[in-house]
Amino acid sequence: MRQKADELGVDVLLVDTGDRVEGNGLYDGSDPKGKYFYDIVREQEIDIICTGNHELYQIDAAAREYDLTVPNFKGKYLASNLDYINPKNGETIPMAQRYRKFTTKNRGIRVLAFGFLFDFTGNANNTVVQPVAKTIEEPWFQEAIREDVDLFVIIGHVLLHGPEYKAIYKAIRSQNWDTPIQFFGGHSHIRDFKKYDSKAYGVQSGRYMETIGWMAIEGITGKGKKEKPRPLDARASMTFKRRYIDNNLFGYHYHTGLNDTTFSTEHGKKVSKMIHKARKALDLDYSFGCAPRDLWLNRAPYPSSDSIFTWLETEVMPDVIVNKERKDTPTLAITNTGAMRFDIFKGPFTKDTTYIISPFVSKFLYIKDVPYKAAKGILQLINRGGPVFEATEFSLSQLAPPEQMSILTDILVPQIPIHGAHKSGGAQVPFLLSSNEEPNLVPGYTTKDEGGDDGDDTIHAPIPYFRVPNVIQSALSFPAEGEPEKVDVVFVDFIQPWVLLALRFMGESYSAGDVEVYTDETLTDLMADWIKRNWKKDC
Ligand SMILES: Nc1ccn([C@@H]2O[C@H](COP(=O)(O)O)[C@@H](O)[C@H]2O)c(=O)n1
Repeated sequence: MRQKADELGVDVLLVDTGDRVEGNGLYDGSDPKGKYFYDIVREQEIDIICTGNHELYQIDAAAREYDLTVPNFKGKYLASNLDYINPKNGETIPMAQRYRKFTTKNRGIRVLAFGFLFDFTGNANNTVVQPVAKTIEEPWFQEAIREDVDLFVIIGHVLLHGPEYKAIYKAIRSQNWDTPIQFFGGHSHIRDFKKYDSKAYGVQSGRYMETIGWMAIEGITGKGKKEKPRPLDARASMTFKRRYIDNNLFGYHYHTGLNDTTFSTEHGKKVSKMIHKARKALDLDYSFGCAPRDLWLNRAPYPSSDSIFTWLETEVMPDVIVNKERKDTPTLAITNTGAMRFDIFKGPFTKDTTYIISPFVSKFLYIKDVPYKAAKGILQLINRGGPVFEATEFSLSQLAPPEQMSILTDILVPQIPIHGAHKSGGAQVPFLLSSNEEPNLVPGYTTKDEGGDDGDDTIHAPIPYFRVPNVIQSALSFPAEGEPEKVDVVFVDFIQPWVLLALRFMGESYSAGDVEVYTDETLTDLMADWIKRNWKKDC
């Protein structure tokens, strides 16, 4: 694309809005994590890059970000509202430079770029996330937005429709009423587009690098070129067009105008080799067992036999949540639904799959002998929500899959029969078309955003979306009849603040000092172990 851009005399910028680490075996599968990952990422030619929440959950991950990724992308890595605490002297320093000013190669567009993270509070204690509202009052920011540039680019692990970008937009517009502004968003997992005004837009590329978000801006006058802008530049009105490209080779071939033979570069082949070598060394294709059916995060209603959460609640948790010393004690075991990040597809469940489904190193904790009359209210309170949580920093939206911050109702789609397809008995369906039939569409994203419904680069058959509760619960070792007087409340460590708050609301004032470790293994390990014992080895 860079070569194509040079030929056309336009500029292409590659942007990464964070959450590179966690959620795939290439990072999570080694000890220490990321043994091969950082060298692979370093090979990408990224022009502006920032931090997501995943780079900051763990102290060691944040340290690697500072020690490896920031220097690997020196000058490109931006940390407008993020500091790092130097372990050598305890000094608080910027994670990376606050902003970047540069002039593009072909059109001479003078760009001023920032890199933000949403007002995240779950970061490890060797980092400091400054709320965006405070950052925009900083003298360096106020000076930067007064610079004479042709374009402001704000990248961030930040929702396009959230308060953080609204504040940044207002701050820039208060000084530059007309300069084009392009936002790149992240975190809420959806393909998204927003118009702030006729010269300020935002695009978000979905989740897990499933999507290459493409933003084409035309009509910016680049004043950073030696020769005078052509008259055409001066006349041009501005357009902002977005496109969501499915991240696969077909899309790349189509948009580069290349094909299977001509697409690969020597550099690309080298990186592919690095990936293959790492995957092999980490044994990521090792299969723990064969998933007998698809289990969906949001594609099936909860509860239902096709829901990953029903599977977790009724089959996995009752079997793996064990503490020998509390064996026969009635127990309520609670997990947040955001702990699961992807569907399980029928077929091999590999070492790589475990990290894709749930990469977190969270363990199970517990409070013993909680009066049942209080404990039984936790689930309902956390799922129903209400002012008790919203008045604190522990908003309930942090517990469910992040998509739910934007998808506020279930999305039901008609079940369309597959035309012209002949079921082959396996999971795959051949695409056979007679001349007058509509093509069979592969299920996938069918995005509707502020720009309409023409953003998806590939047309897909729609997929339903069912919202899920914030937390699910298994009741273990309960008496056959009647209610227990006291129970152990077991929960995944991430949700401790919500559990304590809920108990307090139920009249029981427990504190962190009452919480003990229930199991030493992570949910991810326990799930893999269950699969090993319960699903057939071979598919
Ligand atoms: N230890 C953790 C950390 C996070 N979560 C959940 O993940 C959500 C963040 O979503 P990402 O796309 O950034 O992964 C967070 O809000 C939690 O729901 C978790 O369960 N355990």
